[in-house]
Formats: sequence, structure tokens, C-alpha cells
Amino acid sequence: MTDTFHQATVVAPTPTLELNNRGEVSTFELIEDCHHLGRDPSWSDLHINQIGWGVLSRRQALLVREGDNYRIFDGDGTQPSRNGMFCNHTRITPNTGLLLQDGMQIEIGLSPENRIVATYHGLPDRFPVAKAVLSKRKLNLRDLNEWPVELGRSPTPNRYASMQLDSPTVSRLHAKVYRDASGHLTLKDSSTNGTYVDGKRITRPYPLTERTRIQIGPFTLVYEDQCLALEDTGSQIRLDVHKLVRNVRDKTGRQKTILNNISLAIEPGQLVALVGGSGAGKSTLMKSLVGIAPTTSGAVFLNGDNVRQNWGIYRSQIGYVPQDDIVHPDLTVEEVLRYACQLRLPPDTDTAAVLEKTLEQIKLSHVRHTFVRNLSGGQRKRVSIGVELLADPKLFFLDEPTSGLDPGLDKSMMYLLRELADQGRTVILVTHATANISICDRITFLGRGGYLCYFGPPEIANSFFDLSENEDFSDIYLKLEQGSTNAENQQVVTGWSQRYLASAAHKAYVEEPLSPGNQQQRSADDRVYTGISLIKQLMLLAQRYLNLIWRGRLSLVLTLLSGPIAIALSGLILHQETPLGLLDELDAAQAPLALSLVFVFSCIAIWIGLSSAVREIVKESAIYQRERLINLGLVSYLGSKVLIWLGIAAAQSLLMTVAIWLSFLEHPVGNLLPWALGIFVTNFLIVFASVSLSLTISASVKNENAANNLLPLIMIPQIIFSGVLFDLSGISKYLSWLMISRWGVGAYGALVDVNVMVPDPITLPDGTTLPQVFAGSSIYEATWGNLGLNLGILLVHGLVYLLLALWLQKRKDIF
Ligand SMILES: Nc1ncnc2c1ncn2[C@@H]1O[C@H](COP(=O)(O)OP(=O)(O)OP(=O)(O)O)[C@@H](O)[C@H]1O
Repeated sequence: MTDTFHQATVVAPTPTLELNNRGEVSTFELIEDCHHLGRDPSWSDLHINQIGWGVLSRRQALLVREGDNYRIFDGDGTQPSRNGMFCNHTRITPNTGLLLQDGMQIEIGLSPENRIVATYHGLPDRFPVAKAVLSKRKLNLRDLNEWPVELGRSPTPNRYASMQLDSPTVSRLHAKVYRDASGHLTLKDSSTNGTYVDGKRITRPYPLTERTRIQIGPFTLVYEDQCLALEDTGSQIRLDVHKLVRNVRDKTGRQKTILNNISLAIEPGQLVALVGGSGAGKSTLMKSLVGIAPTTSGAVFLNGDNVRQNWGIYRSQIGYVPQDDIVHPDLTVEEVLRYACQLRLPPDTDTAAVLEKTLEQIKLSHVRHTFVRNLSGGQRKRVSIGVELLADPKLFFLDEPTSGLDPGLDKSMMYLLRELADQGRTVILVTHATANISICDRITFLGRGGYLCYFGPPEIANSFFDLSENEDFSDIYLKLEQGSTNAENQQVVTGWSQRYLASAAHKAYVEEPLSPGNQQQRSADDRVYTGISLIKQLMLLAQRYLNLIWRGRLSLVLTLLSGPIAIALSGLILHQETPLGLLDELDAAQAPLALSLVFVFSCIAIWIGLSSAVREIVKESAIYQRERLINLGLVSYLGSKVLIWLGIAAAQSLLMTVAIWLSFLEHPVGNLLPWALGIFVTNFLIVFASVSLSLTISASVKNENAANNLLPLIMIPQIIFSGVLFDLSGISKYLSWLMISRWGVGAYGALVDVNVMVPDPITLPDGTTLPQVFAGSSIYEATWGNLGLNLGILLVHGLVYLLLALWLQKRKDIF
């Protein structure tokens, strides 16, 4: 037996590039040092010229060997391709390109309906590729024998027919795919935040067809060839801003442009500052990027999707901290975060764990039990940031997060934002503080009139604006403010803007990386979904509101006591009179006195109702706007206020009834129903109608001052048109129908039965009768019909005001 020695031939595997165009696959071996990919036969050696591959440019990519692998450049290496190439939504540029690693996927074009996915199979790399790049997964449904397929944050353990989609906004069992006897597949949503198909939230079982795109939280799945494939983990968001223009009318009605043809390309993971002089248009630009401000022309694309048309999908992936604080000052840090967590995240979320993680992220664990109002400005901003971080957004907008902070806090805030960007988030902030601007990846300098004067790395800005050695970043502001008149200054600004458009920086940082969005028009899904059930949201909001009211309990006590005190004072003045009880011998002065007293009761109840709730909506309008953009239901929001105020109104009415009982020895007769019950019900309905009216005022004004100023204007007609001080006839009679006081006094008058207190008129010997101060009125008739009418109309007043408040709030909706 001879030993044979087989020499093993080590064959170096050849890297390949596999192009997948909606199921049609072309594979190329990469053997040369340099390859050209495209449809141009004279230029490309990796050449494709088949029908249906139009998304590929004539000169799509250049591949140059680098070590064991290839570096890929967009276009021909100098000019970018038409549809661009992306890795994890970051555009590959013609200049620096991207070093390919085994398993990497490159997308050619951003349109989900029409793009090519190129997979590079190279030599396994010593350095692992970022997890997100390789996290594409596929579930073959063809041979599955367990149904349904579970999709969610935490599907049943050890279940093969499942896909785990780990994000705070995804429910544990978010959606399921069922198969019927004939093999048809149906997608059913069982989530809080919704399952979307092609941009629309599904509200009933959805039959899956070839290339159905399912969006669950940040994840995108595609059903294709009987497989469910994870197309995008949504862990990275790029922003492409195309020629944004916003025209508005100024006070004189003249049209003015506040955003002037702005284009930007913001890559995933970048920290971008929007800077410029006051009124340059930074906040307007930011709101347009968030998608909450309209634009006259142009569009903003997130990963290729038009933000306004796809708001429903991106809503949970966008964090937005506006200029005003979006947290209640009378809650503790932990309470703010807990309520936000319960309102925004699925009910099966581990709230405690999310809270801990967020507190750590914003570095506020040590002040978790401190009231927000007792925090420093920087800490308060961090709480607002924390509220937004709960849902782990991949795109973060902050409007002046460092305003009013000292230099140290400004620095630590900027470093916090840098950290967030380094974790893969795209962070965009408006700022006036430029001391730490150098840690940003891009700065966007706007000049007056919304002109883009610079967009690029901070280190190049100085040379672009010709700053001398003695000048620093703040001198750019001065350069853009030059000119002694508005017209001169505008010329300076447009000069810089034109210079930028013609610059190499514009080519490198805007033109080349800017990607065409998905141009398919889609009607926006503009409904607000509450996520958790309406009742649950109502109870949560009511609980939060009660908590807030309890924190201001001194004013609550004053509200509760003011009615009884006013009644006690009236009782003190009238201690020798019997205004409410029926006298054995009728007295002409009693009925007017009784009317004056019930008029006072009525005014007290109206004032209490009006004054206590008139600031309740307007004072939290920033919080409302932000929460409404996420999932706040209108009915549950207003309902929570009404629910609490109904409770307070009941307590007030009870205390007032007790005060009447104690202050006046003679009580009304109570022919229709026990007097105490009647007074309680009347008082309750007056307070209810007044609170509803005050909520309407609160919903209609811009600030708390305006609400306060309106109070006397609302109260005075209630006094004048009550029907007690003056006789009402003609138009004033009809106007009085609009007053709560008219019906309040009517109900009290019927209960006290003021008509029966009126003695017969005195007849003179000549047969004429002496005129009476008060001769009785049908308004105070003590019948069930009249009492019911007065109480019923008080109820109608309350309900109509609430509907009005609802409508006013709805009008504030952006979507
Ligand atoms: N809806 C609107 N109608 C009319 N003018 C508007 C409207 N929105 C903004 N403006 C005007 O557009 C300009 C830019 O406003 P914007 O708030 O975006 O500026 P800014 O750069 O953020 O200013 P600041 O730094 O002072 O906050 C201002 O002159 C503002 O008055």
C-alpha cells in the first residue's frame, strides 16, 4: 500500500456582485482590478441592457480593487448616477465611495417599487460589518407547517413561524399572517401603533399579494415569492430636501418668501446644525423638515418617502423637541416619562425598563423625583429630549435646545446630541450658540429671506466665508448682516447664496449626495390613531390631569371655598331677612330680594366655572401639539378635562348647598323636588356650562394673557342679560337666551318659587292697582316644565360649548 499524498489546491474564492431586480438576478464575477457597471456598452464591462433594468444608469458604478475587496464609487467616479446608490440609506459618493465587505447590500435607487439590490459576496472580513447592514432576514412561508406567522417585538419563544422586530414602538405580538385552506395569505393587525401596507394603516384583514410592502414600526417587510423578507430595519434615516420654497403673506397682504429654494442632503447618523440670524427661517425650515409645516413647492424625503405623504409611518420614528418645553412643570421627571411612556408606547411595554434606560441616556437618574419646575434650564430640556427618546426615534429634531443655557450646559447638551448621533440617529438642531458647532457633521447657514448660504462641514465654513485668522464663526453672522438698508443686506445674502451654489462645497455636499425621492403620489394617511384604546387614553390623561390639579391644590381649595364664602357673606348681610323661605304674611320686598340672591348664586357659580378652567388648554398648548402629532385623541384629551371638572363641579355644588343650608335659616319650600337636591343640580349644571364655555375660550386664544383678558368680557354680559337687573324685551330678550345666567336664574327662581312670594297688588279706591317692583314672571314659574326647560338648556349650553371647543382644537391639527 502506498501512501498517496494529495496536495490540496487552495483556490482563492472570487468576489461576486449579485444584482437582484425584483426577482430577476444577474451575477458578475469580479476578477479585474477595476470594473465598470452600467447600461453603456462602450463603458461598462459589467454590462446590463435588458428591459426592466432602467433604474440602472448608463454609468452606474465603478469598482476598484482595494486589498482583498473592492471599493465601489457611484457613477463613473466623477459624476453621480441618476438614481444613486445607498448602503443603509447613506448615499455612496463618486469621490470617496465605499469599501465593500462580504454580505453588504447596496440599493440602486430609493423607490421601493423600482430598485435594484446589489449583494457583494467577497472574502469574509476580519472586521464585522455593522449589524444593521446584515440584518436582512427572510422567512420562507412555502413549507411552513405552523400558522399563523407571528410578527412582533417578542413573538412566542421558540416558534419558527415568527419574526422578531425589536423596537419600542412595536407591540409584543404586532401582526399575524394567516393562511386559509386554499393557500391565500391574510395579514391581521393586532397592535397599538398600527401595521401599514403601502403607506396606509390597515384596519381590517389584508390579503397579501406579490410584493406587498408591510411597515411595522421602523421595519419594512416585503412579501415576495412566498417569502416574507425583512427589507429594512429602519435603523437609519436619510433626509433629502429638494428645492424647498415657502411663500407667506405678510401683515400688509404682500407675498414674501421665507424659504428660498433650499436643497440639502443629510446622511444617516449626522449631527446637523441650522444656524443663521434671527428671522432667517431656521424654525420654518426645521418644521418643513419634520413635515409639520406646509411648503409652497419642493419636498422632503425620508429614505426616499415624501415625509408629508408618509407621516403615519414615520410619526413614531421622528423625535421633535420644539422651542417651548413639552413637559408639565408640576410633574416629577419620572412621572413625566412614565405618562409619556404609557401614552406613546404599546401597553405591553416594560415601562420600568424603558424608564431606566431613558433616564440613563439623558443623565437625569439622580433627579428623577424632582419636579420639572425645580430643574435647571438644561435639565428641563433634557426631560423634553427624554420624552422623545422613549420611542427610540431614528430622526431627531430639536429647536434651540441650548437657548438660555450657560456655556457649560451648552457644551454638555451638544455632546449629548453628538452621542445620540453616534448611536446612528440623524440629529438636526436649530441653534444660536456656536461655541461647540465644530462637533457637528454639517452646518446649514441661512441668510435673511430663507436663502441657503452654506451647507457643509463646519471646518470648511471658515474658508468659504473668507474668515481671517482673527475672525471666528460668529463673524459669519456679521458678514451676512452687512448693508445699511434691507435691500442692500438682501443683496449681500443673495450674493453669498449664489456663491455657495457655484461652490465645490455645494457640489460635494448637496448635488452629489442628494437623492431623488420616490415620486409616486400617495394620498396622505392623515388620521390620528390613538394607539391605546380611547377609554384607556382618557383614563390616563384624566389621571395625569388630576395629579397636576392636586399639585396645585391651594388654588383648588380656593376654587372650592370661594362659592361657600360668597354665600356665607350674603347670609351675613341678610341675617335678619328671610329671602328664601315662604313668609306667613307675604311681603312685596321678598321676591326682589330672593331674585337678587339667586342672581348672586348664579354669578358665583358662573365665575367659579369660568375662572378656574379658562387657562387649562392654552397653558399646555405646546405639549398638546406635540402629543397630538403622535397619538393624542381629541375626545380623550377634552374628555379628561371635562371628567375632572365634573368632579370639581359636583364638590363645589355640594359645598354651596351646604353653605346655603347653614347661612339661611329659612329654606325654600321645594314643591317640585327637595330644595337641597334642586339647588345642587342647578348649581352643578351652571358650573358645567361655565367650565365648558371657559374651555372653548381656552381653545380659541393664543396665550394665557388673552384668556385672562377675555374673562370680564364674557362675565359682564352674563350679568347684564340675566334678566334680574333689567327688564329684557325685544332683541335683548333673545340675547339673554345665549346667557348661562338667564337659565341659571330661571332654574333657581322656579325652585325657590319667587312668583308665589309676590303678594296680590294693592287696589286703590278708584279701582286702579299700585305698580309692583316685581309682579312675577313666567321665567320663574314653579312647574316641572319650566324647571326642566331651564335645566335642559343649561345642559345644552354646556354640550354646545364642548363641541365648539372640540372643533377649535381640531382646527389646530396639522394633518
Ligand atoms: N406663517 C407665517 N406667516 C408669515 N410670516 C411668517 C410665518 N412663519 C414665519 N414667518 C416669518 O418668516 C421669518 C422666518 O421665521 P423663523 O421663525 O423661521 O425664523 P428663525 O430663523 O427661526 O428666527 P429666530 O432665530 O428668531 O427664532 C420671520 O420673519 C417670520 O416672521
